[in-house]
Amino acid sequence: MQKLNNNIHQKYISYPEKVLQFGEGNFLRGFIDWQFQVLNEKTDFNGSVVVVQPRGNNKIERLNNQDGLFTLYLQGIKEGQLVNEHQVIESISRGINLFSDYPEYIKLAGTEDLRFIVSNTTEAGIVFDPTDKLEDRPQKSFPGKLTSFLYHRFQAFAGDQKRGCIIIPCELIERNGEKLREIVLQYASLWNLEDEFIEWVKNANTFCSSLVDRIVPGFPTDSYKEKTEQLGFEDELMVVGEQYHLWVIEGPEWIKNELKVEGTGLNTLIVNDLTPYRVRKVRILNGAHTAMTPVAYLYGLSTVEESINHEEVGMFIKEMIREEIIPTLEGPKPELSSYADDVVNRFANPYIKHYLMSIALNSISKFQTRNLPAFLDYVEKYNSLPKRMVFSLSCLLYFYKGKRGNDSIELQDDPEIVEFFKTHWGKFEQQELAMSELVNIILAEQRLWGMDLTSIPNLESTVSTNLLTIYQIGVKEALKELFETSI
Ligand SMILES: NC(=O)c1ccc[n+]([C@@H]2O[C@H](COP(=O)([O-])OP(=O)(O)OC[C@H]3O[C@@H](n4cnc5c(N)ncnc54)[C@H](O)[C@@H]3O)[C@@H](O)[C@H]2O)c1
Ligand SMILES: O=P(O)(O)OC[C@@H](O)[C@@H](O)[C@H](O)[C@H](O)CO
Repeated sequence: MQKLNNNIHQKYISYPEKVLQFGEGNFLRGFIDWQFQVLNEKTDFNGSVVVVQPRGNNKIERLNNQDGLFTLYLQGIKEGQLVNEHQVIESISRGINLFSDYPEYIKLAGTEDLRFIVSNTTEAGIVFDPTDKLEDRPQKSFPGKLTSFLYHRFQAFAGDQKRGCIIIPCELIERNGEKLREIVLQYASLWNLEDEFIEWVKNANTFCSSLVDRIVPGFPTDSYKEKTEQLGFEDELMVVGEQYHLWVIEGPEWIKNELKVEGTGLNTLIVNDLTPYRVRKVRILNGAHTAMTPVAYLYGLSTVEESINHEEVGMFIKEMIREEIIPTLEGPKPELSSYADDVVNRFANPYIKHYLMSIALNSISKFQTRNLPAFLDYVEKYNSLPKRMVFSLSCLLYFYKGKRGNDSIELQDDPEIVEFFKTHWGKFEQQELAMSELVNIILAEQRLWGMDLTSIPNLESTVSTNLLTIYQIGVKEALKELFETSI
């Protein structure tokens, strides 16, 4: 069968390259590149996207082999109706491989049309690597690569204030725009770049923090064959996502003149303060994802849809959101409840196979950023423990034992973290540690949680009790007991 490329799908039009995108991952393709496609279709944006890889991999070649084209399936509820639609996204002009084609990258920095820079390099990408140098081709870190790009742009236009960029990172970390700007300035100082450049970075460029929301499970492994037959071509970069989307960009009003989202149907907001949107989304949606994963997976389930539709696990998730997460959030309760209802409906999307094991990646740091803040607020507000979140934490510890029944769980986390759990669960199995000692060691380990969790009153003993129950009778029965004690 033929492969998707310009020969079988002619791009409607070739637009000037206005956007530089760090990252070729599923999310950016299913969300940002789709947004630029909509802007091209519905406004005079008339711009295309150049993609570069934030770290070494060969996915850029795959993108170029398909002339930047890929098929996006958007499946779920739109305006109250179940919708299943797909289209070929044409907004990417090309990828530049920074390892083999760095001069092209420098050339792009000197082009007049370029205006936007977007990124999604996971939570691990916005970091400072002191070993990066200006002369590297390329620098190892994403911010190092970006600083080099901006410096070459500054030089190409002799510091022209009008040639700065609007930089919108999409990584799910707090104040992503500010962090990125800070690190760029750190590189400017490390590399002894001139003060004029530093002023240009600060004044001519606009770093916006942003929050993204769309569930994009990515490549449809289960239905690829069927979809390929329907399409009549192979597409290695096929992406599946839900219909729902929200992009909140914190930035000045004038950005609306350049990103003319109004009237396009895009749920993209340019606001003064994105904090409430971020806290709500991370605690309710990502928090529920992370908290449900060890419970539902150990229960024997494999996808989010199965979990939310499951009588007991589904009830556990909904009650946790309603009774333990929402009460920790500020803002009008009806609005929060309505967002939570939307999230529950999105989890139940029958088209999307979102595997718990994919959400389980780096679960320990996700617990810290997505669950722990709500957990701590709850304890402070009610002076008691949120029992469902505690149960989920107990299941998380059990999940890192690395076994579901007789099957091994393929833990994807920092190797040191995986080793830490392996060692201590091993000692428990060898009867060198009692359950209470094991729990004490794990909860006290600040490298896992960013704090000593044994300082939370009664947490250690409750987790020990839960874990013993799970160890002796399994998660199913333990969950039943939890419901019985909740009545
Ligand atoms: N998939 C979703 O539903 C979704 C939704 C909203 C936000 N996100 C966020 O987007 C991120 C990427 O998700 P995805 O589904 O596109 O994953 P993906 O695996 O398809 O892409 C990951 C991208 O991040 C880059 N990357 C990974 N580690 C990096 C590092 N240490 N430094 C620099 N770059 C690095 C990879 O090169 C790749 O470009 C996730 O961290 C997630 O928080 C995902
Ligand atoms: O992509 P991750 O691994 O950071 O997190 C898993 C999910 O919680 C996440 O992808 C959500 O689906 C997404 O954040 C929805 O906007």
